[in-house]
Order: sequence, then C-alpha cells, then structure tokens
Amino acid sequence: MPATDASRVAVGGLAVARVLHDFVRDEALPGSGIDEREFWAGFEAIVDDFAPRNRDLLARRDELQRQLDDWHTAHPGPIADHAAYEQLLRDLGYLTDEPGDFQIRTSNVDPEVAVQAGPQLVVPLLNARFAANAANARWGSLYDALYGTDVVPETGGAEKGASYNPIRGAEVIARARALLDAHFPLASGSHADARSYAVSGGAVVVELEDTTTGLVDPQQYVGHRGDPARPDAVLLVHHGLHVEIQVDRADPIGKDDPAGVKDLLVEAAVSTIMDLEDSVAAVDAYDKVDGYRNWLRLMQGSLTATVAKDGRTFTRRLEPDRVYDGPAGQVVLPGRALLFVRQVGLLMTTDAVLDKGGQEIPEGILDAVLTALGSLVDLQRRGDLTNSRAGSMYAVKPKMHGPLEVAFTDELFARVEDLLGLDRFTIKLGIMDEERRTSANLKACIHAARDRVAFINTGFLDRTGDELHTSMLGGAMIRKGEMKSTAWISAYEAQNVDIGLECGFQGRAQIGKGMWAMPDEMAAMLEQKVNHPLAGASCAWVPSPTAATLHALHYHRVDVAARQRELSGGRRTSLEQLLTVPLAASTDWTDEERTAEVENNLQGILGYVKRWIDDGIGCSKVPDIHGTALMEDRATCRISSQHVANWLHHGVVTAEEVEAAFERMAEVVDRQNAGFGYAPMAPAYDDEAFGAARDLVLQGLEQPSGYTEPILHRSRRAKKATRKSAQE
Ligand SMILES: CC(=O)SCCNC(=O)CCNC(=O)[C@H](O)C(C)(C)COP(=O)(O)OP(=O)(O)OC[C@H]1O[C@@H](n2cnc3c(N)ncnc32)[C@H](O)[C@@H]1OP(=O)(O)O
Ligand SMILES: O=CC(=O)O
Ligand SMILES: [Mg+2]
Repeated sequence: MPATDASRVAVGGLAVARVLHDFVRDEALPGSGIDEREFWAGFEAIVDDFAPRNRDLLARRDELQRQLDDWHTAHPGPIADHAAYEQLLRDLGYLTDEPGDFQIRTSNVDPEVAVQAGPQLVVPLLNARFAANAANARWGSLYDALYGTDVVPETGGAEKGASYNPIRGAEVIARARALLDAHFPLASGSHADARSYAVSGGAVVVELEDTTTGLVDPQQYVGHRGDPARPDAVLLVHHGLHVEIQVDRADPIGKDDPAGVKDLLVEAAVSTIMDLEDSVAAVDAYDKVDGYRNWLRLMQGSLTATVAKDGRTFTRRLEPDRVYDGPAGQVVLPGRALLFVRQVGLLMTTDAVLDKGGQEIPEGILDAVLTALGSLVDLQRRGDLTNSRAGSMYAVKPKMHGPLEVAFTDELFARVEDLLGLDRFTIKLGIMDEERRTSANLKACIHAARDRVAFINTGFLDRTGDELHTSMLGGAMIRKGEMKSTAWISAYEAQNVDIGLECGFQGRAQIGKGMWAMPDEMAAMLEQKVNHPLAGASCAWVPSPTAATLHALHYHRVDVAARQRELSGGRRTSLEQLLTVPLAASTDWTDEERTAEVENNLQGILGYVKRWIDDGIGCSKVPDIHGTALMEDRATCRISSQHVANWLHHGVVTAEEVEAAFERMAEVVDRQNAGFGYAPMAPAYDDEAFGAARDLVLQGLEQPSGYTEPILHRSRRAKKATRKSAQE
C-alpha cells in the first residue's frame, strides 16, 4: 500500500501510523481469515459513521456542564430546593426517564462472570511482566501472601528478617489451618492436627494423631494429583472457589509439617482486567501498539516477559490449565484469570490513525476494533490457551456519561462484530458506573446494553472526581478524606447493587466494587474489604496478585449468592440522596488543615505526574503526607487536582499558597525519588512534569469533566519529542 510519509501508510482515506499498520498486517490479521483491504475499508466506514457521533456526545457533555455551571452560579451553596434541582436536571436532559422493569439478556457468559464470586485484579496492559503475572494470578500462594505482608504482624519474634523465620512461618501455617477448619471442617478434629491427607473411594481421608476422619461435607472434595494414597495435591471447593492443599515432604516447608503440607494454593483473581485506560500512559501509536500486542499475545497464550529479580533471571509465561483426577474422571480448571480488556473512554483522540480530513480519530474507536481483532484468535479457537470457554470477548468501557453514550458503545461493538465476522453480542460490555450522569440514570444505561452487559462496577474514584467537577461552582467541597462518608457515595454504592439485582444480574453478570488503593496495607484490606461481598458485590478490585489472594478469603467468609438473594427486591436509597452535593457546611478549617489538605493532594499529583511524563508509567505507588503508599492513577489524580482547583476557585486557599505548596511538595517528591536517572523538579521548577501538575490544578476548571488525560498526553508527547530530538 502506498506510503504517505515514512511513518504513515495511506489506506483508503485513512493515514495509519506505520507501526500500527504493520502490526495489523503482520501480527493481528494472519490466520484470522480477514482480508487486509476489507479490514481497513470496514474500519474506515466505522470511523466515518462513529467519529462524528463521538464528537457530538462530547459536545453534549460540555453543553450540560455549562448549563450546570450557570445554575450553580445563580444558586450558590448547598441545593436548597431538591425538587427544583431535580426538575432542572430533567429539563436539561441530564436525567432521563427510567425504563420499566426488564431483565438483562446477556448470554454465553463464562462462569467466572455469571456465578463465581471472587476478586477482580486490574493491571496496566502495557507492562508485559505485570500483565503475565496478573493473568496467572488466578491461583495464589496463601503462605506467601500471609508471610510477605503485614497481615501477620512483625512482633514477638515473627519479624520477616533476611531469611526464613520459622516463628513467622508457624503463625502463617496456623492461620492457614484455621482457614481450612473454618471453611472445610473435618468431621472430627482439626486440620491443625493432620498427619496426612489421602484420597480413598472418592473422598478425602485425613489422618489425625489417633484416628482418621473426613470432610463434614464430602462434596467439597473436587480432585487430587498424584498417588491417591500420598497425593501431591488435594483440591477442595467452597462458595465456588477452589483451594488446593499442596503436599511435598521434601519441600523446605513441607518437610517440617506433620502432614507434609507446603502451601495452600487458593483460587484468587477469578477475573482480571487488562487495562488500556487509567493505569497506562499511552500517548501515540507506538504505545498503543505495545498494548494491542500484549492483548493479542494474551489471547494467543504466547505472552512472555523476562523477569530479573533476587539475583536470577527467568522467563514468565502464562500458566497452563490445572488438571486433577476427580471422583468421576479428569477435572480441568482454568490456570489463568478470565481476562477483560478495559478500553479508553470517549474523550481522547489518537494520532495512530488520521481520518480523511487529516483529523485524529477517537481513541476509543481504535481500541474497540483493535482489541476485538486481538481477541479473534481466542474466539476462533486458534490460540495455545483459551480465555473464554463460552466464546465471548469481555470489554470494559470506562467513563461513559449516561444512556446515550452506552447506546453508542453498544452500536459500536455491533459494528466491530460485523467487521470481524462475529455473532451479534459476542463482545460483552462492562459498564463502569463512574460518572454522575451514569449513576443517576443507571437503569437506563443498563437497558441500553441489555443484551451484552457483563458487569456494572462502582469506580468510586472517577465517580468522586466527577462529583467534584460537575458541581464545582456550587461551593467549596468537603475534605477529600471525608468523601467516603457522604450521602451521595453510600447511595451510589447501594443503588448500584440494588439496580443490578433488579435487572437480573444475579447468575448472568458481575456486580462489582472498587479498588483497594493502599497496595501495602494488606492487614487493613483483610479487615475491611469483606464489606464488598457483604454489600452484595460478586467481585471487587484489587491492585496486585497478593491482594487478590487475600481478598479471596472474603468470598469464603461470605456467600455472595445468598447475600444477593437477601438484598434483592427493592432500592434502599433515593435519587435525592444520590444527588446530594458534598459541599462543606463551613469552610473555617484551620491553617494546618488547609495546608495538610493541599499538600497531600499536591504531593500525590506531583509524585504521579512525574513518573507519567518522564517514564511513561501510568500507575504508581506514591506516599501520602502520612507516609502511606497509595495507588495513584488518572482517576485519583483527577480527584486531587479537582479538589485543589475547587478550593482555589472558592478562595479556601490562595493561588500564592498553592504555588508555594507545589514547590515544597516538588522537593518532597524529589527526595522520595532521588537516585540514578531521576531529574529533580526543584529548584528550577521548569520541567515538563512540574508544568503539567500545575496545569492540572490551575486549569482544572476548564478540563473536560475534570479529566487529566488532555494535559498528561500533551506533556508526555512533548517530553518524548524533546528526547527524540536530543537523540538526533
Ligand atoms: C481507579 C482505577 O482505575 S483502579 C485500576 C487501575 N489500577 C491498577 O491497575 C493497579 C495496578 N497495580 C499496580 O500497577 C501496582 O501494584 C502498583 C503501582 C499499585 C504498585 O506497584 P509496585 O510498587 O511496583 O508493586 P510492588 O513493588 O509492591 O510489587 C511488584 C510485584 O508485584 C507484581 N504486581 C504488582 N501489581 C500487579 C498487578 N496489578 N498485576 C500483576 N502483578 C502485579 C509485579 O509483577 C511485581 O512482581 P514481579 O517482580 O514478580 O514481576
Ligand atoms: O476505574 C475505577 C475508578 O474508581 O475510577
Ligand atoms: Mg475509573
């Protein structure tokens, strides 16, 4: 095909970045049966039809925001007359009529989505090492998760230390045995006293000191590996999640265990979201292709990554399925999490493809087509491994505002299905309930995708950012840390479950809850995140495989199916509660409180943005002002930047105070990151990252919906261009 210039190829009316064009031709299309010319012609037709609609939807967002800004300017402070406010939202079309009762009709859904409640891991897809790890996180070592985290306190001789500490090890083993006793009780005695595990006549036989026993519920036995009299592994199931008792009397741990148990392998990340959105920094065709290639390889089963750690280097590969001998023959369980891919939202455009007018196309359209193209190998069963046994692709669409945007996505996916020869509704849709207009119209949003919706999920971080931006002009907002206890957030979390159940999600689709954003605070997570299954969620987000392993324990404690049945049959909250704006009742914070709030936000922004712009890292662990490491991504950055912008706009802090705090916090971030290759922001404060962080706050009011992408993309592109020209 003719080249337009060295870096682009003209395909019909499109100018496609060569790196993307070559990826499609050489890696994604071969074997698919799809002709290259037809692919690009179909792609161009989709762009022609959907790009103008995408632009119209964004214009509608802006129009609504302007109207809300006008209203808040005319009615400053808390909403005095809720009925009038609600009527305004209806008149503007912000609130639409709720559809009558209906049930979703999504079909060909894998059990991981339909019935198996468990953790959902999220991972930046551009990082192959993490992505392979995340796919493999379906199974996690409980011993490692307990030993390696703060779940077991480092007191009383149980410190981690430089080498294995048997006191800590004994505590880990005791906790693991207690878990077996709680969820897989023995007819008599305790797993703590087991001398051996065996299988006989299709049942587990546990030898205790002076007797043998079995499981109270023999149905919990699923299978074993090895000689039934001396198995290497005994597989049990509880609440639909498996636990493998691993036995090896030659292992350093197993040799000292009376029953030879070396570990409990727990089924952990039942599903994983491969993220192309808020946890990645993808600003050009090269970045986009890195993501699409990793997705393709995941679907092929061929993704590998070279891992160098602890003085050794090895190749990480995707785990095969797990095979056991069961009472009625072979049992095969998935070795990997069921994978979803999170595409980008409607906002950004990409220069990976220019349309016939020379304009960048909407990035979401490119993601929709290219990730589905990557999934073809799985859907056509050409891969070495299988992702969806039910023959579906799982796509998550973030940041949609209201039912028209959901309908747009549904239609876009249908066109992608036609392009790739897929049956209608092969592509399932996960709806992030993370913008206020979606929460306020959730039932209509679900209705707009009722044949393909596979999850609704409370993305409370973006949702908080949108709460701040939508009502920005209403007044000064409460402090960030107080958001968790507001009326709107409890209404939002409860109604998401209620509406999901009302629309028939149970047994068909996931009802999900948000991220645990303190990656190192595993003891706190173990204590608190049980609230998610208790609230009726069939999955909830975790930031790492270790967190998935520990969060899995919550689904053993809570029978989600039973909990959902209890919660079905009504809504517990009102629209008024959902629409209550979190304005501060009074702004008489002390100087210390104001400074702490602003410094905390700015430290997070700077710590995150610096790595984004300089290193292209889209998700980072950044300490807050108390030293707690927080997961920062674009959604948390949206909250922090919008919060400072709000306080600045309403005069809670002055521009001078913010500028001074920026400089102080830049020094803190520099100290935290000092080391090889790090370019400090202080004392010049003139680098690209510092400028981007300032703009996020100082231009926060003008950012569409308060999103961070436009500024982050602009600055990262500028950084890349500077580096490139320095190399030339
Ligand atoms: C609002 C939202 O949209 S939330 C969704 C977006 N957020 C995410 O996707 C969170 C993803 N998580 C992460 O990126 C990381 O866990 C962070 C940035 C939070 C912490 O990262 P780090 O500081 O590098 O983690 P840490 O040093 O503790 O652990 C690194 C190890 O854990 C693994 N790991 C950490 N997170 C993940 C993950 N999400 N998936 C798979 N593996 C992971 C790495 O592979 C690595 O192990 P390896 O050396 O064997 O490869
Ligand atoms: O995407 C998740 C969120 O909380 O935002
Ligand atoms: Mg989000």
